[in-house]
Amino acid sequence: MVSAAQQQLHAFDDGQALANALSSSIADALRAAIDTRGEALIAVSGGSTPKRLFEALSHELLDWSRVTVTLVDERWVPDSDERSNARMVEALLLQHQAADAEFVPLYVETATPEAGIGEVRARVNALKQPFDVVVLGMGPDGHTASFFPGGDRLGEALDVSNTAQVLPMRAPGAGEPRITFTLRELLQAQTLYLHIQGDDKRVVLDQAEQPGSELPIASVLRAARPLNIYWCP
Ligand SMILES: O=C1O[C@H](COP(=O)(O)O)[C@@H](O)[C@H](O)[C@H]1O
Repeated sequence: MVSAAQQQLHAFDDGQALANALSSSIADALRAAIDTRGEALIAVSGGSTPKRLFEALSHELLDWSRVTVTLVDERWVPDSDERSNARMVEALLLQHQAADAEFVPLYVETATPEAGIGEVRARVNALKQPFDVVVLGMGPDGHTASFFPGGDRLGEALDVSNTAQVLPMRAPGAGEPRITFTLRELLQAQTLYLHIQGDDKRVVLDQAEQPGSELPIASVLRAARPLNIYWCP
């Protein structure tokens, strides 16, 4: 059952207003982490939605040299490929003030994520987890991170008793093979955001909030923890 008390919906008139507000909130969370433990760790989503957010975040004044950035998931393509989530982070987030941040990509140059998973695990193990900030997105099919409907390892990825930090994922709607942090890892974030845009996605979110929904995003909504939802039409 979804616990509405654990969710806070922040609605905005347009994508720029949302990006500015979300960027400011994330920057506050990163500053708090730096104040508390001297560094901060953030995992961001890919896809098309975060472009304005990354632009805004890249101008936030904070000690980015103490910030490590990674992705919640990645498409198994090199960063020369337009589909690469890392490519977008490098182009739009790791610039301006944020140019000093350290970036830990999830892709390695192997033919498949299964062949590269050892190296990805080593990189992820070296991160000082848990995350201070996780920013999830959501596709129109209700996927988040690379938790796709029909994914070959969806059950494992959503199983919060599974201690794997990252998993390969293949799914009919995914385009290419993926690598994804597991739900357990993402839910440990100190501050968890869901960033979505569009009336169509709001409808999907409403569907996911129905009891018994099998949409992957429903697993995030059902988790008993604060979730900050940022939405605009
Ligand atoms: O493939 C992906 O899609 C989702 C949603 O992307 P959007 O284009 O609908 O914003 C994204 O959250 C995820 O990180 C990405 O790999």
